[in-house]
Amino acid sequence: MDLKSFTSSKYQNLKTIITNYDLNEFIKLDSATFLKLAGSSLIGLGIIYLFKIWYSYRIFKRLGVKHVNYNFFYGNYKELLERKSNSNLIREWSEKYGKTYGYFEGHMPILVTGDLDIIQEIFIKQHSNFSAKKKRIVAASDDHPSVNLINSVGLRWKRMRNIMNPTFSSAKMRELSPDLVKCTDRLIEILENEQEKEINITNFLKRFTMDSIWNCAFGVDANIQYNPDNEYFVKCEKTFQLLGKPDNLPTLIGMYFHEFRSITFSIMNLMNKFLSKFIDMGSRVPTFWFMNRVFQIVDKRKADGIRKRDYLQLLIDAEGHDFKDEKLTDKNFTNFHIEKKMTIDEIKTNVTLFMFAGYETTSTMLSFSIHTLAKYQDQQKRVHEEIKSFFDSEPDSTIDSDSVQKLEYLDLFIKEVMRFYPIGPMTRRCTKETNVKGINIPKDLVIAVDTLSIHFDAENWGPVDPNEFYPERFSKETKRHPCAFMGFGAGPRNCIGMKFALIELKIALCKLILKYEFLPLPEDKQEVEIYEMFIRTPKDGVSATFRKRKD
Ligand code: HEM
Repeated sequence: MDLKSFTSSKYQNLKTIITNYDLNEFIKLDSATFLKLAGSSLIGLGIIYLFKIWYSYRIFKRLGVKHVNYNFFYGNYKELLERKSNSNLIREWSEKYGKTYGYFEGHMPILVTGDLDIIQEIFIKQHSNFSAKKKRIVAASDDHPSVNLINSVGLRWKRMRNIMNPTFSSAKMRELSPDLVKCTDRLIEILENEQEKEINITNFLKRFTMDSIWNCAFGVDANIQYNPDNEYFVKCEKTFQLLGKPDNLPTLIGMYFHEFRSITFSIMNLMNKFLSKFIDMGSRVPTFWFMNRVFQIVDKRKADGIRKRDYLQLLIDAEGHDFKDEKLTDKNFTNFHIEKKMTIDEIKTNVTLFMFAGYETTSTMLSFSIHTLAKYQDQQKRVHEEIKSFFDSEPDSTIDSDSVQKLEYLDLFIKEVMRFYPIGPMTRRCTKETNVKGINIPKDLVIAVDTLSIHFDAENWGPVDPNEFYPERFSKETKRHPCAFMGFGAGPRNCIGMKFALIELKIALCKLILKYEFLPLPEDKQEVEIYEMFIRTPKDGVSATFRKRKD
C-alpha cells in the first residue's frame, strides 16, 4: 500500500468513528478526559508526521537511485550549511555518487543530475510535466495571487511568460538602450577618481546595475551612483542580504518542515498586514520598503494615466479581470487557449521581480568579467582590439544595444566567463509523474542541475581543457549538447532577462575597456573566494586597479 492510500484509509476510519460518536456523550466529557483525548490526538498526529518523514527518506530506494548519507530530520543540511557554496558540495557529491543521485534538505528529497540527456528531457522535451521550480524556503502557495513568474506553475506560468516575453524583444531593448548608456557613462565618470589604486570594483558595479534597473524597469532616476548612501540602493541591497538567512523562525520552519512553507508565508503576511496598522513596517524591514515603493509607482502610473514606453507599461497594458487559468492536465501546454491578461497583483509582483532576478545576477557577472580581464591580460588585449577596431572602422556606429551585438569575440568572452562562474544549480519541480530515462519521477520531486560539474566536464567542453579560460570553445563551428551551457538555464523556462543582461554587460564592458586598462592582479588576488546564498557571488567583491588608456 502506498502512502496516499494508507493515509486515505486511516482518514476513512477516523471519519466513521467521528460519525458514529454520540455528540451528547462528547459534551459530557470531563476536562481530564478531554485533555487525554487531545493529548492522544496530538501524539497520533506526531506519529503520522514522523512516519511521513521516515517514508520521505525511502524515496531514492524506491526509485533505484543512489543517495548521500543523511541524518534523520536534518537530512544533509549540516553539510550544506557548513559550506560556503552548495554548488561546490554538490560537485563533490557527484564525483562520489555519479551523475544522478539524491540528497535531502531536512526531509525534502532533491534529485541531482549532471546527465545532459536527462536535463534535456526535463527542461526541454517534457517541460510541461516539470512546470514548477523548487519552492523558496518561505513561499506562497502555488495559486496565491501574489505569485510571480519564477514561482508560478503550469498554465499560470505559461500565461505570464507569454505576456512578458515581448517585453524583452530586440525592439524593446532598443528603447531601453539610451538609459543603459546613460547609466554606464555615469559609472565611467565616477571611476575617473578611482584610478591607479586598488579598489573593490564590485561596489561600483552593484550601484551601476541598480541604477540601470530603476531607470529601465520602473522609469525612476534615483541618483544611485553618485551617492553611496542613497536610500534606494541601501534598502534594496539590504533586502538581498537578509533574504533566506537561516537565523529566524520562519526560515527554520521552512527548512525543516517544508510542508509548512506556504502556511508560514500566509501567517507572516497576516502579521505584516496587522502590524502595518500600528507601525511603519517599510522603515523597519527593507523588503517591505522596496515592495511598497514599487507598488506606489505602479498605482501612480495607473492613476495619472501617463503612458511610458517601458517594461512596466507593457505589463499594465495586459491588465485584465475575471479570467481563470485552466488547470494543468496531462495534455501539453499547446492545447489550451491562454488569456494574455494579468491581474494588478501579478503586475506588481512581476515588475518587482526585475530587481530580484536581475540585480545580483548581472552585477555579479560584471564583477567576474572585470576579474577575468585583469587576470588574463592577453584576453583583455584581444577584447580591447576588437572593440577599438570595430568602433574606429565604423565611425557612425555608437555604443548601443544594436552595435554591441556585432562584437563576436566579446560575446565568446562573456559566455566563457559565465561557464567559469555559473550562478548556481537550477531546479525544476515535477508536476506530473513522468518516466525519464528509466527513472519514474513522482509528482512534487525537485530536480537540481549540477551546473558546476557540467561546465567543467571535459566530455562536454573538450578538447581544450575546461579548466583553461578559452572563449573560442564557444565558436559556432563547434557543436555542443544543447544543455552543456547552463549560464542562462535551458528550455522555454530559461532566463527571460537574458537579452537585457547581455546587452547591459556588453555596453558596460565596451565603454569600460575603451576607456580604462585593467592592470594585472597581485598574487594573492588571482582567485576569487565564492560565497553562495542564492547565487554564487565573489565573497568580498572583486578587486581591480585600472588606469586611463593612452591609445
Ligand atoms: C547575467 C545576468 C543573469 C544571469 C546569469 C541569469 C541567469 C538565470 C538563470 C540561470 C535562470 C534559471 C533558468 C532555468 O531555470 O532554466 C534565470 C531565470 C530567470 N531570470 Fe535571469 N539571469 C540574469 C539576468 C536577469 C535579468 C536582468 C532579469 C530581468 C528580468 C532576469 C529575470 C529572470 C527571470 C524572471 C527568470 C525566471 C524565468 C521563468 O521562470 O520563466 N534575469 N536567470
